[in-house]
Amino acid sequence: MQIRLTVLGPPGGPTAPHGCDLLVTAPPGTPLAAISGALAQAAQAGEGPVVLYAGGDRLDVQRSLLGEPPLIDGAVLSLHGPGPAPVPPDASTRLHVVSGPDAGGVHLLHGGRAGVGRAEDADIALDDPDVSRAHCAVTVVPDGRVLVADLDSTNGTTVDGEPVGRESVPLAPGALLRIGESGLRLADEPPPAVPATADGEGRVRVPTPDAGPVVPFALGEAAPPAAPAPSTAVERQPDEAPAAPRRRGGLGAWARRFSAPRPTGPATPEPAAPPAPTPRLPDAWPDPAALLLTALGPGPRLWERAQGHPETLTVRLGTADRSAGPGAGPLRAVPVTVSLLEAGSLGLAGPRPRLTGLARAVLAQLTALHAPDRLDLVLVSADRARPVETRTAEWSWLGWLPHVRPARGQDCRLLLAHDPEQAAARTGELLRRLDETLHEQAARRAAGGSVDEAAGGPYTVVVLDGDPGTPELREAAERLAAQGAAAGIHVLCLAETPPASPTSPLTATFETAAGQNPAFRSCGAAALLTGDVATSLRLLRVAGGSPVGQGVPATVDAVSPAWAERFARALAPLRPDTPSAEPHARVTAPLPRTARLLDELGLARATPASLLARWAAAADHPGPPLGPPGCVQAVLGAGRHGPVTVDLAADQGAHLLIEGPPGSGRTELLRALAASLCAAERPERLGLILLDGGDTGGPGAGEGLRSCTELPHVTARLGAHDPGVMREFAQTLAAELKRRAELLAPAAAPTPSVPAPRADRTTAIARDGAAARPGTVSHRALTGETRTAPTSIPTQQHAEVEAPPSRTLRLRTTPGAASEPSAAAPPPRLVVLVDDLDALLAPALGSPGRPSAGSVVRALEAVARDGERLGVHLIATTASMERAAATELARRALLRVTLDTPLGGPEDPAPGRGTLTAPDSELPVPFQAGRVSGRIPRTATLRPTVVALDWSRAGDPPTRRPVRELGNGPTDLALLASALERAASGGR
Ligand SMILES: Nc1ncnc2c1ncn2[C@@H]1O[C@H](COP(=O)(O)OP(=O)(O)OP(=O)(O)O)[C@@H](O)[C@H]1O
Repeated sequence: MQIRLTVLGPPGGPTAPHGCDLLVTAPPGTPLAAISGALAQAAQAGEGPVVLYAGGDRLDVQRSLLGEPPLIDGAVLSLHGPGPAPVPPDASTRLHVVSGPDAGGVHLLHGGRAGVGRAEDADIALDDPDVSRAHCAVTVVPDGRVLVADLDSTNGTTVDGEPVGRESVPLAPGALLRIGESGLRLADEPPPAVPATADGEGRVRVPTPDAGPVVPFALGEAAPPAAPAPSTAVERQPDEAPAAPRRRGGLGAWARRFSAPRPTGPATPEPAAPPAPTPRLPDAWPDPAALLLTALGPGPRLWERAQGHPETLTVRLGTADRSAGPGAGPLRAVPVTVSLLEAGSLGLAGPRPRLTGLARAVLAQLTALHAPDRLDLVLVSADRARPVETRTAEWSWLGWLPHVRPARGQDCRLLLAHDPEQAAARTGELLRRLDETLHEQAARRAAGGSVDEAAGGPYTVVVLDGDPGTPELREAAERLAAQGAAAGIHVLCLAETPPASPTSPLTATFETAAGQNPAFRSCGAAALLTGDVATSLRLLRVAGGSPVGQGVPATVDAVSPAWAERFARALAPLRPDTPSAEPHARVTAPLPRTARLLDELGLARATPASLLARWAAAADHPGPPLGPPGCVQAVLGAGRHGPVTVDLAADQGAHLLIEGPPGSGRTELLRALAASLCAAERPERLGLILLDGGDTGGPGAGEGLRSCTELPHVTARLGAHDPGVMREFAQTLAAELKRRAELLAPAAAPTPSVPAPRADRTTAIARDGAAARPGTVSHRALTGETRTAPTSIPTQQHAEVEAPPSRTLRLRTTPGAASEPSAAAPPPRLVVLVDDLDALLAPALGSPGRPSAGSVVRALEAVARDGERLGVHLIATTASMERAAATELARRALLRVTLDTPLGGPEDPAPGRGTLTAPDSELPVPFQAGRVSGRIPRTATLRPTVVALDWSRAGDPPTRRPVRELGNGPTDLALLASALERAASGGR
């Protein structure tokens, strides 16, 4: 488990006031005491006992467990004294700063008078240049009412447009208090928090709305027009009331007050009749204060924009007062919005502090309202005009968001690029995705199909801050901004410019922005900050690389760095608790040099509980089209879009043939297949038989699959060196096929064509004292060995993994099964894994197994021919297809793997690089086979570590730091086998 924490050192200490960001790696449930010394050291807290606080609460270092709240991702701990307490979202009287250049504040009114102003020591301080240092006073009187009075401010105070003097006037809930360019409102009842479940591993699962179109209840709104013109939000003139209801965005906001919170249920084809309006309605575009509370709660609006939501990727940039038509009063602080779906990409330009404040407000909306499995964020901030330290500090808040995790296979720790290499890697991934999508769309069009561009996401928003630095990157950025929307990629281009003003008109500012950020011209819309203090903006449509018209004016919505940090930390541990939390189609990423099978399986810490959950899920799956029930799915390794999987029970091929030259990783791939088959299905429903072919070639030859005998599903392993055992195996396998043929299709099925062995012969080979029955085969009889656990497994586990001496390992029943299945029960699936088929097809002259190789090959050919309907599968390796080509297996194995010759250089791929060809895939699928014989990496062990987080390096590929394995510790295979054994015996 890894969690990221910030530790605040003692006041005045070397790390105060920001503290240090740390990455803690530890098994879940480790007491805080195990790392408290390391935390104090990292924060340079000096000598003495370590006392830690989370917010105002002192932590008991023995009882507080890492991974459990409050010690979850994004937590802030303070040493030696209480830290800042989080805002209790349920405080009753709250004043929200809902708009303006320092929006997002949530202020608790405890009774009495609170001064509001620009002064830093004001009770409610606002960084708004148009607000006086002491601007107004808000007082909660004993009867609970709230009053407001102006304090002789320069620019005055209004409530719903009415000027307020020195005399106090009531401030009603919902009324808009305006000072300077800021809007404040008394908040309603706090929204209820959604049920969130801590997973004990530093994350918190929250329910999200189901996918599917969400139809809002819109008052007086007709059916939306089918295809709104791009960026219609920016075409209307400021005082023009919206003529017709529109589907999304822009000045139609006023008409879109929802009469109820958005329904979160499944898609509703017809809009339901609107329920009776209530006085206060949630906005379609929540203000920054509402966003903060949504993150802190987490509130019910978290990640509300599920697939099909009409406001998907629509953001508000600010607010403006609008005329509501003749005779009606003005509409105040109406959100001015833009839809990235319509604009494609969006440019933002202005002086840096305000520009980043606006960008933070935009990104907070996107990440609070879209779940990380629907939207990811990529930051490219590689502009060498500013020092890397400044850029990293400015954007480090983004690092806490779950949306910058590389959940779609990107080759980095976080999607943050601060140098040209990182930027090239990120833009390269995105361009590959764009090219693939355009290629697919062209192919579909050519085939006469329809193309719904980037329908439904997932989406990527790329924050491109300034010049990316090199000609190649500039070209990539321009292309992504211009065409990316076709693949769900939208660029937010930031350019630092002076504010537009009478001396620097809009077009001049636009040209300056385009000179600074090459992608600016390719955006479909741009917001330019205007005015002396850049608290206003103009939202313009961009066509043909130039702004169109005068645009729509608005007062900017911006949030402070501290606000963004707090918001992002609140989101840090949250994950969607839905099946769609599974990664969506991944971006195309280069194959890793090596892959760890357990990581590809999603079983980094193989535990009996996680395996039992998988087995239970397999039982719930619909049965395979042919043969007995049972899941025969295996992960081969890492592909470009995620793990590469084969399913032997699906109708894409029941058998798999692996071809590769010596040293290409064939044996390791067989081990990986054996391990992942076992992880997918319980031993009662799946058995494995291992056949080690090669018996010549020095020490270790013919022993490659021995380590897999620890897997509880393995019912037999034999080597190709004992002719007697080989013959017996062939007969037993043939008998099993015959038995299955009778059991599964007594009337129709032809009997397998290998001569069935005599029953007494089969009985005779079960020599280990257990009840011998026809159709059984003894592991010990076949191999002449007793299974032993590897010496590296702790002694206490020996008893759990070691086979009892009297155990009979059979083809058709499972060791450790509670009861024998009845004769009529469907047999378990059986997979025969053969390493080095060539040694059986053409045994070497001096090979001891040579006399019996033919009978084994015939039995395997019978499996190849009849196994699909009988639930028996074959996976075999060969060095050369030439030799195997004439066999039944080669004819019947529709699934093929071809492994490359390893090149051996330090930067070259490890053995195990190859392609999978399946009948249902047009092109071979490249993959890097998952390694399972490697030692368990340190991160999965018990020793907790604390290291400082370096945000500037978060965009590097994780492979640059080689995974350190435990020198002589247990292997991943042993770890998995032990967990499987415990899961098989009831999860103990
Ligand atoms: N997926 C993999 N990742 C990393 N290393 C691997 C992988 N597969 C194999 N190797 C390493 O490559 C070497 C050869 O692997 P393996 O024995 O599986 O190859 P092979 O094709 O069976 O060759 P041979 O039959 O000649 O032994 C071993 O040292 C193994 O550890």
